[in-house]
Amino acid sequence: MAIEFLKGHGTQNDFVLLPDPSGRLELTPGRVAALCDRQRGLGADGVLRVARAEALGLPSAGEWFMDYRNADGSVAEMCGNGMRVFARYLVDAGLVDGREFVVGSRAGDRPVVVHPDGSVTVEMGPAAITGASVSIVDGRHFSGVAVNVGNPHLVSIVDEDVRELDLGLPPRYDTDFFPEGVNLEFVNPLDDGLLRMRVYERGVGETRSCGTGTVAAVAAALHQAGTDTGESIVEIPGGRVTVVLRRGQSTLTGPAEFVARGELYEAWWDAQQ
Ligand SMILES: N[C@@H](CCC[C@H](N)C(=O)O)C(=O)O
Repeated sequence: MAIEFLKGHGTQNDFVLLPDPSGRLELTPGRVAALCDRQRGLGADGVLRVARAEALGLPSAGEWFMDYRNADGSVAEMCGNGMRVFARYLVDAGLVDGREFVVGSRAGDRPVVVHPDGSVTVEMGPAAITGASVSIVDGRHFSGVAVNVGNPHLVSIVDEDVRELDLGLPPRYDTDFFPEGVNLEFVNPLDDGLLRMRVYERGVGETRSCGTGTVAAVAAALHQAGTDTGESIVEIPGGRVTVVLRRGQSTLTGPAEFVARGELYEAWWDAQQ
């Protein structure tokens, strides 16, 4: 059986898409990790399996379900950048009618709008403040705001330039507070509401962008300013996205790009566990 793939990214958070409408692929953690490996595989921060919700037996009001996996093979509830790429794929491949539809995710259904220029807006649901905790980078402690955007985040708004932080080694965090792991964001507020952010993702490492992380960053910055409503552009190493928070809901708007499509070698796929 030929296994088609596409390679795409959203603000350089990159993904291998596996079109698998009837959910037939045996997508083991080992195969995901091998696909995402930048030496022995295609290389990516994660895998997006494009399957019908019904075929996976997962609940959604929409026809299609984003089955997202991190580069280490772990399953995560939600991926904001991945959702934009996934939605654009559905439109470009003619798998949906129109440009506004709902995509299922493990964090719940996500309404999306694919704009004529190829950028995508995702309704990301609530960004819930769940407390406060601390991350440790290179021996230094950074206090942060815990935010759940379907997946867990700890956002530290820091005085020093985030571009100077050494994220070469995994930062530490309180595993009692985050027993399922956490995505760690480091943020500088700039002029005019612009935020600069770096991120160390659960199950991946440092990435050039994290959509759910940008929503968490804006929610944390607003929380520290005593509000839950506002709009920011977030600058990440891979580009810029726009986040809006209103009445307990959030939206994420940004680009979605494709760079390649092809077929996996069956022998390679079969050799992965
Ligand atoms: N890059 C994603 C988030 C992917 C999931 C994350 N690593 C987790 O384990 O929660 C995004 O764009 O949101």
